[in-house]
Amino acid sequence: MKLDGVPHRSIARTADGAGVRILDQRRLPWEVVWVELRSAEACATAISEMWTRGAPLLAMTGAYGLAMALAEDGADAALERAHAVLLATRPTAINLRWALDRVREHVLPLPPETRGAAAFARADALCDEDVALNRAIGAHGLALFRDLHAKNPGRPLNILTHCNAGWLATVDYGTALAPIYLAHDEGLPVHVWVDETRPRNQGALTAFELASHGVPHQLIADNAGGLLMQRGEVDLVIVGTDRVTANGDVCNKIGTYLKALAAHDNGVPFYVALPYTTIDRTIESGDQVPIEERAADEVTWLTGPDAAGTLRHVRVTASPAHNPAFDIAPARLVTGYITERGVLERP
Ligand SMILES: CSC[C@H]1O[C@H](OP(=O)(O)O)[C@H](O)[C@@H]1O
Repeated sequence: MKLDGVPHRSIARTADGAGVRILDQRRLPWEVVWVELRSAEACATAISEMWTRGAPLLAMTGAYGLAMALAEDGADAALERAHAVLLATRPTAINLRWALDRVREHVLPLPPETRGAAAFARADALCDEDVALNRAIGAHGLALFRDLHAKNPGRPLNILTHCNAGWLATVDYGTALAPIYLAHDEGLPVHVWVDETRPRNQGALTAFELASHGVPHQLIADNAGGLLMQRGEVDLVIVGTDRVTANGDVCNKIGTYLKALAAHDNGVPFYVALPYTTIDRTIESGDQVPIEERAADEVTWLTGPDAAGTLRHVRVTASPAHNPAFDIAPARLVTGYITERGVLERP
């Protein structure tokens, strides 16, 4: 997507091809800072500390991290060590394991000295595939939006989304935001209610993306969505996901389950946008998905610019805090799954 009119992907190879360039999302939306990662350890840190985040983007960062490790040492032991270190960074998004396994299976039959270049090429291909998948998700979601907008053609389609599943969570286009961009670009009027998404406030990333693309939106407190749905001010909810299990249960950012409940209670369609790389058919239901527990400080501290524009960290309470980062929306609450293959009742 474009930043100041210049097209960018959220991850790309460095000029010398030996590393990758990513946006440091801890500093967005206040500062646009690109950083270079040049080792598996640097990629692992960037993932675990959420410099870079979002299920598909984690996957690509991990894939390139594995390639960097293999460029240094192509031996089986080095491969397994780097795979384990990168896999351990964040447990919930299945995409990370999926991508690391794709790179590993690609290079295992190769001579160790050729594995680094082959892994980089495989990671490049996975990134290109992610972009194509997201464009297809966008197209199928757009067709759905056209149908929903036809019910009330005299006003914008009101869409609520939770967290950030835009181009900042993927290589480009996003999943949940992809159809929103395409709808806006073709002139289908949309308005987006953007959940702030405490505690990491990924809603600010979504608002940054939508503002950059000129899409009408308003940031709302996470707890406001239910009232808006009761008032008929939400035509659909659309979210991304970090893992969908075999029975269609949806693991996504904490708070998603509550939105799905409110949507179900108010007859509001609840859609999940995802590529096939986010489906985990090895586990049957959501209760088996490992839910990441993150640091309590993410709940008890806030970060943002002061009036002079200097980034400050302020403490909101001295109390202890509990910080589960994801929850499970059961399949019974999901209206449909917007995939690269179409809008499906079950993934
Ligand atoms: C397109 S998947 C985005 C997905 O990832 C986010 O998690 P995090 O920001 O912690 O990486 C969130 O669950 C989004 O829905």
